[in-house]
Amino acid sequence: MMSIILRRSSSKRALTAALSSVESILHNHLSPKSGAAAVVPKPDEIVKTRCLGGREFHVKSGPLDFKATMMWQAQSAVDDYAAYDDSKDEGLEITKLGISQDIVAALAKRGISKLFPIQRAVLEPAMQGRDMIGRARTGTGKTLAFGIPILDKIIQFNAKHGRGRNPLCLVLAPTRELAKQVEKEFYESAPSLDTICVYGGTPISGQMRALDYGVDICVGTPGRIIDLMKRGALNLSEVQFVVLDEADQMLSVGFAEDVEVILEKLPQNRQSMMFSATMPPWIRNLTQKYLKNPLTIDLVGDSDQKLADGISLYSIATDMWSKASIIGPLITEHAKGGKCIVFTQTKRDADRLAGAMARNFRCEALHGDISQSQRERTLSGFRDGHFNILVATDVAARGLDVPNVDLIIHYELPNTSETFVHRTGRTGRAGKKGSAILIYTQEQSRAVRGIERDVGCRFTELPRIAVEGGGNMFNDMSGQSGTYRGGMRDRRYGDMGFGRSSRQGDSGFGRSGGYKSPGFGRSSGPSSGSFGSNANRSGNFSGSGFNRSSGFGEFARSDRSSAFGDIGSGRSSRFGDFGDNNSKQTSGGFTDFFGSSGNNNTDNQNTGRRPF
Ligand SMILES: Nc1ncnc2c1ncn2[C@@H]1O[C@H](COP(=O)(O)OP(=O)(O)OP(=O)(O)O)[C@@H](O)[C@H]1O
Repeated sequence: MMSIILRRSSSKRALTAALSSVESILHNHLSPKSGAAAVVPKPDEIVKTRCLGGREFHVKSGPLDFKATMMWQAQSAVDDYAAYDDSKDEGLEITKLGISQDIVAALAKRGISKLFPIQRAVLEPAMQGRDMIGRARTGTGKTLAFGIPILDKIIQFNAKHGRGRNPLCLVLAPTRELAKQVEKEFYESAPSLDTICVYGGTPISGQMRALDYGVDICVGTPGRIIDLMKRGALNLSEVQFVVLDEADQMLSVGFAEDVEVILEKLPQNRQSMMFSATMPPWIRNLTQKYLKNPLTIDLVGDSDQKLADGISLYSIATDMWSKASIIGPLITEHAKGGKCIVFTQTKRDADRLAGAMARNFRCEALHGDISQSQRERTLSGFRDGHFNILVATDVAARGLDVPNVDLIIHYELPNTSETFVHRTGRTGRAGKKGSAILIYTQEQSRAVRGIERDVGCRFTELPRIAVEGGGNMFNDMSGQSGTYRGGMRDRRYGDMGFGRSSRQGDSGFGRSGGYKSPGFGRSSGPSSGSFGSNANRSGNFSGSGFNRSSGFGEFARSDRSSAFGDIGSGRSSRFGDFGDNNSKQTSGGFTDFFGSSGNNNTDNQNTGRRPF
């Protein structure tokens, strides 16, 4: 017990080494943690029993045994998420599923008492040990879908065989932030298990110490995992479960090589699962390489609508030079004081847009060139509601689970329809409602139709917002007039700053006076004051502790088109003309993308710029 307390507390971490010798003496006398009955292994089952750093090793290697007791089949869960009335289905009651009391209690504490459909669909086959590919819409609970069965099986295993030192489960995620989230979800759902999140950009020594101490579950980004493997700190020989979260991204070029290096080190006899809200056709061939007779559980299927229910979609046409000026009015009208994420293509645009908006709204930028500690402060500040507008690159497109984001604005078109799905999916999570607005130029109209076709959605066109005198936010924001030469910016409007904007035609927004002040629509509308007027960029938000403090992580870009050629859906045209967005395409290798600024000015998931 002491070991657990120490490992989970950053402030007590320094004491770990000093106490480890005392602890190792005590360890054999400590009873197992809650939920785990003490089991004395038979001599022939014992593989390793030596105690290192306060934790006994697993006493038995090999596949975990489990006999399914759940009654439903995966097929039965392929109901439409919204149409499904789970209030009458007692089969979804978590208390009635035979899941470990530890997990049931922890979930109940978080207000989770019923399974979501993907969780229901996955549970039984996962418990039976099936490899699988799972697809369900964004925000529908995929993390717990693979998490609950894994946690339950590990609890059972530990109860039977004793706690071990090497991880039984490995979860790979494309970003540090997502890795953190998954680890947090695991930890909060089974506090009796030891979890660790490993990622780049933080001192490796602390992670090595924690691993040496013993963990049940390791969640991380591929780059750091490989690093830890090379240093001999991470032993994957006992891994029984491996999950690729955001599998399509993990198997894309730039990630796949590293993922392969890691998978090769895992025991053959393991259960492998891959999850994502998007599973482009090319992934099916690829998964054959990594999965054994996989079961596909696809709650999206061929249904037209690929987005979560409850998300209202809008599009608005604008000129390139007016774009920035319409953001304010859009936020004021559609976010209504709630949380909003604005997605840009480039880190520079995220910075500049956030900087300009900060005159009138409380907002922050989030991208890979921002220091890790600042990213963490930014994200926790956004989560905690210290500010409500996040201007982010696609680093925040996947997996980020911030409750109650009301509005997504695609300030620039996403590179692919999958990115559109993931960006948009930051709202409307867990059955909640939300809105997304796609800003496009006339030349990008075809791309907008392409998204509609691919994603099976229909945008409601908002009336244009006219900007008097044009307006180039970048020139107006920090005396940098004329210095920014990105192709998407038109310098002809360089000196105009933000013009007075007004709506054309019937706005539908209920105001006719337009937006009188310069800048980002500091409006006289009803909710204009809700964000405050000053940017808080000073980082007043407290960071979290050890292993929970990183921002986004090793996020390699992929140029999928270069490797997968036409394996994809056959759609090869990119969305519109993105102009010079300062992106530099790279391929191969796992880059700690966020750490390297250089010419890489995007945090895009796919610089191949083709829908996949
Ligand atoms: N059974 C449940 N009951 C209530 N809330 C749940 C349940 N399962 C998951 N949630 C919550 O729903 C939210 C979304 O879950 P999660 O992040 O796993 O979605 P996801 O499908 O992985 O989304 P994405 O595709 O965007 O990564 C989380 O806040 C999670 O805690």
